[in-house]
Amino acid sequence: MFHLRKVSRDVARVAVKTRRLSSAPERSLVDLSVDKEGIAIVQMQRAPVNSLNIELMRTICDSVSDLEKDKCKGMILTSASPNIFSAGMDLMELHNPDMKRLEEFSKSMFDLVLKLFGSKIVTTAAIDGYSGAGACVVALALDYRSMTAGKARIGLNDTAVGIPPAKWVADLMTRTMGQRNTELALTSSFMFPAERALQVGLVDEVAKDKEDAVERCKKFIKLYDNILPAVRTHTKLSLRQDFIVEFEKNREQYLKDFMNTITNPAFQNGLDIYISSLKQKKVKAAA
Ligand SMILES: CC/C=C\CC/C=C/CC(=O)SCCNC(=O)CCNC(=O)[C@H](O)C(C)(C)COP(=O)(O)OP(=O)(O)OC[C@H]1O[C@@H](n2cnc3c(N)ncnc32)[C@H](O)[C@@H]1OP(=O)(O)O
Repeated sequence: MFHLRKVSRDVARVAVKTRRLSSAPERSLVDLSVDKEGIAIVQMQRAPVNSLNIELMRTICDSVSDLEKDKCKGMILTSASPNIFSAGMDLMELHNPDMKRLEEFSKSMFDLVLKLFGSKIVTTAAIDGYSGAGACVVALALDYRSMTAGKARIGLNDTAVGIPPAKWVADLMTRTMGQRNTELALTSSFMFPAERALQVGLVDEVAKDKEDAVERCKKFIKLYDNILPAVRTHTKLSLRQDFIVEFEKNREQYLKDFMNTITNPAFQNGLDIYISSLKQKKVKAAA
């Protein structure tokens, strides 16, 4: 009983704080709202495809930190773009990059993954549309994923883009869907429709539309209503500590590997072709 009273006081505080945060200009890449039960919706709104550049990754990271400070009950990551959760890493950040910015980009990517994976609050994603590569990694770092049936696809198509998935990326996927499914998914760059994603454990539930996906996330978050938040967090982090410790230990090496992959001339040539094919697709569709 004492615990419930404490939570509702915290909820009131969150509601005031987040109204202020949402209107802050630096937060315009996400829309952040918190309901009266203390469940936050972090809606990515970097048009047209929520590609993950430094600023969007930092904004999501900072938003989660604020929600943790405010003892929010949980958060739902979602998207304002119709049919697209996120197109993954911003390819323009990787194309002929400035070295200093590329290093900042890599750091922001690592910070985001560690923040989400090790978050004290319950983290979920309502995936209503395309969720490729980096976006799939973001979803995998959360506690729970619901995804809409239909045209939406999710997967780690890194090899199709010419990026060999890093060990930590493979580890993250293996924890969720096992060795065999991960091996097949990573080598083939397969993009899973929701029902197939559910079969391999890449998502937890299939929803009929975005509203239903959000509702399912809320229901998942509320499953923890009768568990003390500190006990839940302690249990979650003790089960995830091996990944976090390994990541921190190898962080410098992961950074070097990523920088080497991206700056490799063969990768840059492949990326030229990949980006041109994306633009061509648009020209053909318009013709
Ligand atoms: C936190 C990260 C952690 C770990 C990282 C692990 C490694 C990750 C590697 C990556 O993430 S690489 C990125 C992989 N993503 C893709 O391959 C997606 C490519 N995009 C598409 O397949 C399609 O654009 C789409 C299915 C997302 C959307 O299709 P559609 O609705 O038909 O829109 P358009 O194709 O016309 O795209 C609109 C516009 O957006 C540009 N764009 C698309 N994707 C990206 C992107 N990833 N980065 C930057 N820009 C992107 C596209 O070129 C169009 O631009 P215009 O200037 O022509 O309007």
